[in-house]
Amino acid sequence: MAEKKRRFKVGYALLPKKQNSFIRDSLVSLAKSTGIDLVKIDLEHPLADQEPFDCVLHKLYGDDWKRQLLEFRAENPNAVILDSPDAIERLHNRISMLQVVSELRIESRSDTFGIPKQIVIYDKETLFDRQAWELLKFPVIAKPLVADGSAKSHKMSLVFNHDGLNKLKPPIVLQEFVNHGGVIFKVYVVGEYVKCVKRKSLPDVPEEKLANLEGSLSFSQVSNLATHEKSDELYYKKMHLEDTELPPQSFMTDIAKGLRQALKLNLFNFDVIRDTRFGNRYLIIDINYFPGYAKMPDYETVLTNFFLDIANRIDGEVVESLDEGNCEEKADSDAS
Ligand SMILES: Nc1ncnc2c1ncn2[C@@H]1O[C@H](COP(=O)(O)OP(=O)(O)OP(=O)(O)O)[C@@H](O)[C@H]1O
Ligand SMILES: O=P(O)(O)O[C@H]1[C@H](OP(=O)(O)O)[C@@H](OP(=O)(O)O)[C@@H](O)[C@@H](O)[C@@H]1OP(=O)(O)O
Ligand SMILES: [Mg+2]
Ligand SMILES: [Mg+2]
Repeated sequence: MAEKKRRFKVGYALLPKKQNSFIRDSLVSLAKSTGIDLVKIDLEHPLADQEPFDCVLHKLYGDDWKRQLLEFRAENPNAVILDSPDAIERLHNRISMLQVVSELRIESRSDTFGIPKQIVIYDKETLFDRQAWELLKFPVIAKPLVADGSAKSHKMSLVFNHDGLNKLKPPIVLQEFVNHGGVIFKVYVVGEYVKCVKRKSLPDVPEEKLANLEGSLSFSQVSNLATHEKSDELYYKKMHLEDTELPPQSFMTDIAKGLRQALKLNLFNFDVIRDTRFGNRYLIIDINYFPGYAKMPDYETVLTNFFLDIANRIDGEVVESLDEGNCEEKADSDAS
């Protein structure tokens, strides 16, 4: 008689907004059908006191949570934590987040990659110091240095000239705004799976218009706005998302693999723009831990296969994979 396969328990600890968007019935039931149980972690009780999980999936911060994860790891050395709090923390600072890009060594005959020129400003004095500015040219984007998921950490300004600097509140990163045709590429990574999608971005700022623009323009989470919210002044231009070609899939996959290894993270996405001055130069501008996977096509299959991979790595005979074809690294065009 065939031995009954053991079920694999994935505990999740997410903020309510994330839980609502990510833990959908469609994901829970698909996972269940393959032997994976997604179970909510009870945050009212210590993690170590709860029935053990094979895997902990989380996007929570703070010292207490970190301590609980350390305790859990000590008591359950075979369990998998997605991902390690120390690895995630590197993404909470917009300088350390992108430093990793310069460590990557990726060969391509036709394409290049990097990050936009940027400086970090800790105080108002340096903001107006001409020397600090030698490297940068207007327009620039001012981003809060901290990227901890708070609403404040997403509040940005597009600054067109020196007048626009007055409103900024250091610590900030000033990053050169690069014209990119108003389309951003979001590259979602789930372990070895890589999926690139297109989203609307800020429109280009033509050089001849720069002199006539007011000091600055504030915005927040542009690429995450619903379509009906995109009619304000940031969207005065008609975008042609469908006409925009995706970056080469193999190039994005190589970058994703490099980032995954360097960051020691399984679950993240990175934002890429294509510099219109060159056409084959890609700039990474942002990396996010555990992004909005439900916006990714067929996310239930991708995530279920990822959990299955982990289950099989821990215990070779737990469950069989879903249809192989579902988890290929593919790059069909699908603007969400
Ligand atoms: N250097 C740049 N040049 C041109 N546009 C940029 C640049 N940096 C950011 N943007 C635009 O501003 C948006 C927000 O920037 P960024 O992605 O860094 O912020 P975020 O709040 O961390 O975003 P997310 O919601 O993806 O976490 C980008 O999606 C892109 O449209
Ligand atoms: O839900 P969360 O709070 O995790 O929000 C994340 C959001 O996902 P959501 O769309 O599910 O809201 C992500 O969107 P996409 O890149 O996938 O478009 C991105 O904006 C992250 O930066 C956000 O994480 P944060 O930087 O705020 O920690
Ligand atoms: Mg972004
Ligand atoms: Mg971000």
